[in-house]
Amino acid sequence: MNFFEFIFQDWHVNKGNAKGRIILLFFRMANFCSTRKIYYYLGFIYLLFYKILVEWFFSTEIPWNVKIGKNLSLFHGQALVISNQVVIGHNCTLRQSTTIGNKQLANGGYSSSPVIGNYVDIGSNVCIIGPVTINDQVLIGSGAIVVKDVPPHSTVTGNPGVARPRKDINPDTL
Ligand SMILES: CC(=O)SCCNC(=O)CCNC(=O)[C@H](O)C(C)(C)COP(=O)(O)OP(=O)(O)OC[C@H]1O[C@@H](n2cnc3c(N)ncnc32)[C@H](O)[C@@H]1OP(=O)(O)O
Ligand SMILES: N[C@@H](CO)C(=O)O
Repeated sequence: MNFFEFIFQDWHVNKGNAKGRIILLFFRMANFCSTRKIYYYLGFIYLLFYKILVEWFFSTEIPWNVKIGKNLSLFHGQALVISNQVVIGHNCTLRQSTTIGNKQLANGGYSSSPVIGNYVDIGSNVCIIGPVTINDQVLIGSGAIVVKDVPPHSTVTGNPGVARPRKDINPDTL
């Protein structure tokens, strides 16, 4: 993927969503710099600009080095906080007031962070915390608190989140 393909990899899935497009364009530029050593040094001023603009002004914390697959949809985005150890697959959706991160352990250290598969649609006001794996094609309902692994093709709702098979996917077709 060349530089322009890289930075515009989320553009078309955010059609009609100018804010999502802008935040993700800035994110991909920072992500490009942070994952290539030479650009990391050359682009350091840009990385600072990204952090201040996106975190302080858009109130969206997507760390510049987090691993996120292509075609990320970002709706609204405010109060979205993602830890830099999180891994998110391709064709996922994120919304507002959502936290995806680790938890502190009894020994004072921190757990690992969530690993999220492909085609995962995360509703508003969701927390996904700790060493959990969210498999492919999962819907996470608004307000869910997810602290356990989620099998593929599930819908998760509630606190603590409970997974059940997605009603819009026929298991016979999988
Ligand atoms: C400004 C904006 O618009 S921002 C966008 C905000 N919207 C979102 O974030 C959408 C997130 N999507 C949801 O929360 C959806 O309700 C989904 C994906 C969880 C489920 O959708 P559907 O599969 O259509 O489920 P449906 O509406 O038929 O409800 C199924 C059951 O789950 C319950 N349920 C649905 N959503 C939730 C939820 N977020 N939390 C708890 N329970 C829920 C319903 O009450 C129903 O329970 P019942 O079977 O006991 O009657
Ligand atoms: N309704 C769109 C945008 O608000 C969503 O699903 O997030």
